[in-house]
Amino acid sequence: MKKIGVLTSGGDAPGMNAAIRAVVRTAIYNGMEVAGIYRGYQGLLEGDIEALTVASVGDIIHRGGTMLRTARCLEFKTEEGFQKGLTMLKMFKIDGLVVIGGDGSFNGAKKLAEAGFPTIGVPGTIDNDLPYTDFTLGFDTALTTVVNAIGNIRDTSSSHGRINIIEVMGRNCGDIALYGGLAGGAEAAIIPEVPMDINDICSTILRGKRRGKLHSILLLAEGVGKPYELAESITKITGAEVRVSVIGHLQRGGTPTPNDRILGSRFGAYAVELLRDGKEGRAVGVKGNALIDLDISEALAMKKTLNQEVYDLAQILAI
Ligand SMILES: Nc1ncnc2c1ncn2[C@@H]1O[C@H](COP(=O)(O)OP(=O)(O)O)[C@@H](O)[C@H]1O
Ligand SMILES: O=P(O)(O)OC[C@H]1O[C@](O)(COP(=O)(O)O)[C@@H](O)[C@@H]1O
Repeated sequence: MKKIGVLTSGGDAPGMNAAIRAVVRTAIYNGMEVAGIYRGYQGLLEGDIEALTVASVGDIIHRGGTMLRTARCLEFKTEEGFQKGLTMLKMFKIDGLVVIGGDGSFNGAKKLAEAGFPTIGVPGTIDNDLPYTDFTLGFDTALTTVVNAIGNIRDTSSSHGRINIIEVMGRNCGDIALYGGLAGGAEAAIIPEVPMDINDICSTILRGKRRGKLHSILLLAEGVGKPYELAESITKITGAEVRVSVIGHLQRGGTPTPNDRILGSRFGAYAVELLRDGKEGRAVGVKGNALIDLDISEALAMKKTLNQEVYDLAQILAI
């Protein structure tokens, strides 16, 4: 393998820059060249591609976002667009590709692998919604932002004796709400994996009030929806004042945590080593603290399940 391509696709995630840096430097260390493909599959189709050197990836490890930028590209999902992508890879003499992104990006990577193009997927999404890996890149940084937000909101919530709903990201996966809630000492995490029981939530709030608790914080995963309607319902049942904060894209930016920088560096280097060793169609991940790789189709076929132990613990600690 002479030349490796690298792209970031879908939603960006803190730690992607560390992964790009590791891809570039590990490839060069192993005697290969690197082509940086800008704006994901969109940039591939447009030939927005340039050679990356050791220096190209200097001064990025501490930055959020992705130096290669990202895009959501509908054309690549069509047969014609996909074939054009394969042609562009050939035209730029790219022999193998590292795709850094979430499950959508992995679907594109899987198709490339099935078409015989050596491709490796690196999980980059704050949602932590890829089931084959314990953690995806960006999740730890997003959690840190969420926990800081909970801390700030807790102060004002206590002063006013209010209930606060904090909506966090996670379309189909409640991990940010669940783990953020546990780390931030929230009263409840309302997540797509567990049907919401408003009476149960209100009982917890009222029990806390009787005990003299000054605030209640509820983390709501965006996939569950409608925070303002939920706020009204809670006021009706408890009589308490409820405020809503939607922290949105604040969670997707910012300097990556050390864990995300380390994970990104390890993922990126491992992806290059797999290509170097002739492996293809693999998804890179982490289990325990060990790097793993498995067939990308198998990785995509797995179903994300709720971590019941963590969910139960969060419930117990919120009594
Ligand atoms: N079935 C598919 N075939 C080919 N490309 C796909 C497919 N699904 C998604 N992609 C590509 O991956 C991009 C990113 O997917 P998306 O779901 O938006 O984000 P993420 O990778 O973060 O989950 C899409 O815009 C598209 O270009
Ligand atoms: O970039 P957009 O369109 O605002 O997307 C928002 C979505 O992206 C995410 O941040 C990450 O999702 P993906 O990584 O699957 O793209 C979701 O939590 C959120 O719903």
